[in-house]
Amino acid sequence: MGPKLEEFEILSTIGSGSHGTVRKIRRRLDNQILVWKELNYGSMSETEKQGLVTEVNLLRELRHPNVVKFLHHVVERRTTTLYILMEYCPGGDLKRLISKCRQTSTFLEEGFIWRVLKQVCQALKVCHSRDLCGGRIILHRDIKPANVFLDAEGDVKLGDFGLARTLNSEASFATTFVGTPYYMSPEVINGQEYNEKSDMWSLGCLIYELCALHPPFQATNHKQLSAKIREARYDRIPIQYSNELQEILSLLLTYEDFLRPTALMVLHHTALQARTSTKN
Ligand SMILES: CNC(=O)c1c(C)[nH]c(/C=C2\C(=O)Nc3ccc(Cl)cc32)c1C
Repeated sequence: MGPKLEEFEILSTIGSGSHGTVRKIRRRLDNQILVWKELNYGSMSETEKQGLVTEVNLLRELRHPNVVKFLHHVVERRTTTLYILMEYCPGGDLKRLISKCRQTSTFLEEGFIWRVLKQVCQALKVCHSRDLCGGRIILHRDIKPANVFLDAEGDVKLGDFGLARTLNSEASFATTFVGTPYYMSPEVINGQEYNEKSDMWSLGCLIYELCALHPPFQATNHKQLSAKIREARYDRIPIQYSNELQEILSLLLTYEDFLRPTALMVLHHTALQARTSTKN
């Protein structure tokens, strides 16, 4: 029997994840701080509702130190609202960190960027393996700074699998991407199937943005952005960052998806091994 909504006190609204509002909450019983994402399914089609069931089942199965922990879900039929309860990440998201760096004209430490690369790859290694969900691959499908969070120790948590779905799943999200698709991969722009290497492209865009404080491909409209992504040409990251980091980025931002490294290959890359401590 899952928890009841009355067991929690809403403290504040802290963001809007894909498909819903994220609130900081306190469990009255033990004062533990959590978050819940509210998703109104009232106007969703049966397929989209099935997609939500898929997301909840994915989250339940995805247990890893670098994946935001799923705790419970609560369905409130009266308001057609699904509440997904997850762990609180006091460090906030990377989107806020990047905008703070822009405002103060400060760059992030290279060691932190290597740690983000390693820990997101550790999360994607689990998602892209066939060890979960009955041997199917889990694609995140929306890797971006707003979906990567930091816990109290500054460790990375990949979250908001709002568009995630397993391959071969019947459910299909009629998703409307909000915002500019800066991280969209060439194959998706060309109308091909989204695959795990598309997640790796988005990871490359994320790491690039942590270095340069802007995405690798920018434009004032979708048409120009698509053209730039298809060219797959971008400026080197700022000179204070190493050639090894630039080298890994050039592997991730390779135009042909089949030539990009898997998460496991990045984790085995000598530069990453050398640059990150063994602890995590
Ligand atoms: C200004 N916002 C924040 O500082 C912030 C903090 C401290 N935590 C968050 C967000 C989450 C958080 O703390 N845990 C989460 C689990 C899932 C999702 Cl989709 C989001 C979160 C945010 C947006």
